[in-house]
Amino acid sequence: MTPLLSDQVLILIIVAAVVLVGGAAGLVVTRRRKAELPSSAQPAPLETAEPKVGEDAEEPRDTPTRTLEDTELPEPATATIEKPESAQGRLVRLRARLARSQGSLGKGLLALLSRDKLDEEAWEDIETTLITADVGVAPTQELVERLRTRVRVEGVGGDQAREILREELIALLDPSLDRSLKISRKETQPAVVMVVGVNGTGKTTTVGKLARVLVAEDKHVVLGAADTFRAAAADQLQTWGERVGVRTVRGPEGGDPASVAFDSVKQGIEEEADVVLVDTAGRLHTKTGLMDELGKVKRVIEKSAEVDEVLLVIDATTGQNGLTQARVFAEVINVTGLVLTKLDGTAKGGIVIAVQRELGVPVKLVGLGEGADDLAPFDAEQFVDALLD
Ligand SMILES: Nc1nc2c(ncn2[C@@H]2O[C@H](COP(=O)(O)OP(=O)(O)OP(=O)(O)O)[C@@H](O)[C@H]2O)c(=O)[nH]1
Repeated sequence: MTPLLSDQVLILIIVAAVVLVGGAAGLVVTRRRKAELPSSAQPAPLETAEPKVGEDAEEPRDTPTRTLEDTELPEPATATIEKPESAQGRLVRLRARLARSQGSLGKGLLALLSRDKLDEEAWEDIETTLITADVGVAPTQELVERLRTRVRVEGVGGDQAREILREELIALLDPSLDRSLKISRKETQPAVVMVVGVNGTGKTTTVGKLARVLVAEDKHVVLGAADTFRAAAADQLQTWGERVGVRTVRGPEGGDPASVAFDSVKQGIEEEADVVLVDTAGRLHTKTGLMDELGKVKRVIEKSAEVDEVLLVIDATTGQNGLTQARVFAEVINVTGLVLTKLDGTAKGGIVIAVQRELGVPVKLVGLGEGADDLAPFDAEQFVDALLD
């Protein structure tokens, strides 16, 4: 009788069956081991069976999969509203930080001025120290001239050098300037603050921090995310707002900034808000482009409310470059106040003097860190005291 299957075929079937059973058992063991391994460990490589028979006997594809043990559950959402630190006294808290970054400027000047012999070389060193700290040529010359006169008349004995330097630096910062923010609601309208500046200077962060300053003063604030240029800017702003329970008005990505600004002011009017803070995109492509963009945002806002403040944000670490940018902005829009950010990250605090002098606009706020409440109202005397600490 002819056998149904030849001996060779029978042997092949038996080999394939053995390989399949062995492979499946190996997989079970491997999976068990994987579940026991720490998540950082590599999965054990599968043993490579090499069945030579039929498609079904091929090595099963088994990409490393996330096991239940690996899966992190999202944190439950917290709806806690933060209570920001009041603006008063912030500069006192941040003074140590300011002293740390600017100490070498103040102490360097003081050491030079306290020398027994104030010869030409000493005066030149004082001048160089000031210029290196970005004080600017004209204010430096003015300051050195005044110091020379006073030292000649009053001498530098005892604490005199420190007192003279302190008074003259404060005078250079013009303490009579009005540094208050125009943030009072009018009868039917909120105050509107536009925040302008080159991208990356800390503009969006400043709007977020400023919202906290205002919330700490019990102001009802609305934020306008008119920086539609950078996709994440609106999200960033919204997160700042949510932390202190403030609404953010936003538009479609890449949309018209003026229309977002308009909507945010409209929202502010409807909510009877005290202040609407409008973040803008500061693309310095061309001066005309910038003028068109900011001009349009301002004009559109003014259809329904007055713009009370235009705050220009300048990154203190960018020195002369920051000054050049500031000039361009001041030419295209009427800047009413300056915000110098990242003063904690530079020893060249002289930029405060230079930029204020150059634009004839007061520094109103300074950024002294990445912390949510690291934005403080500027005060000339406290600033100089921190310099000389
Ligand atoms: N150290 C320090 N960092 C700051 C300060 N202010 C802002 N920054 C940081 O600067 C970086 C840029 O800030 P953004 O607010 O994103 O800058 P921006 O100007 O809004 O940029 P765009 O949104 O692209 O327009 C962020 O990492 C901030 O945390 C400050 O006073 N000190």
